[in-house]
Amino acid sequence: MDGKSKPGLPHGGMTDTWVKKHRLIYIGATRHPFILSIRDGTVDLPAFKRWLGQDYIFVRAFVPFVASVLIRAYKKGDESSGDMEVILSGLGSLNDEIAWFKQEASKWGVDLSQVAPEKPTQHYCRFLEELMRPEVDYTVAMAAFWAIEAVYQESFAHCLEEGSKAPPELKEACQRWGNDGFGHYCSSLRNIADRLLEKAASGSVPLVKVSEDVVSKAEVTFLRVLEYEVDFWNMSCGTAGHSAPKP
Ligand SMILES: Cc1ncc(CN)c(N)n1
Repeated sequence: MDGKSKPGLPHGGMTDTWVKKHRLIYIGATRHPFILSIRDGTVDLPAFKRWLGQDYIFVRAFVPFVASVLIRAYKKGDESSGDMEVILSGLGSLNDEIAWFKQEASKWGVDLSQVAPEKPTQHYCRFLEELMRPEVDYTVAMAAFWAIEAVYQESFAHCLEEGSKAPPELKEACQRWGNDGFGHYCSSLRNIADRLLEKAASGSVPLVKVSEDVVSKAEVTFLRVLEYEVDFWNMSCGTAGHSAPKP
């Protein structure tokens, strides 16, 4: 994305401010050379297969993370917010995603049982585990959840936009995350994150410090997601190991 809001997407929220403020890294994650190579049809197939195997490992680790977000939503006890329904639908689509990876792997001759996690995958999965710790606020976890899904949605939607020369055999992968339904789901996640962030930012006076902490922690978490996503794409391209070390 170019940092501008798109029609139908929320704007004016905290996430919008972040996307604009951190535009360069956001574009780095959503317009990575790996994605551009799918879009222009020059993608290296071994790179695609590497991505497939590593992403399968990531998605399996992502499921318990999303389940932990669901538990936090439940514990908030705000039934009228509808958060649980949105998160549950996400868990449902992850179930389909895992089935799709298995099917796609057999199509490309990738034996998923033989794929070992590479360093960027290990680091990203460890980060998800950190986010599952009880001390992590629901707002922070939700911001991460939105950012993780949004990077894939924006990346693969770009592979479907006008002028795409994506190979027909990769179109299904692009559709999986680039379709409008997934776009609406990401908008719902973003709305939840914005609502929680707004609430945290306008916390009652004695809690101002705590609330500010939550908002700044959420922003740092958003940035870390973008870095992990870039590392993940780099690994897929075979250019891993060129990014800055994480704190
Ligand atoms: C690394 C990564 N980021 C996000 C997604 C989208 N669920 C994914 N499958 N893989």
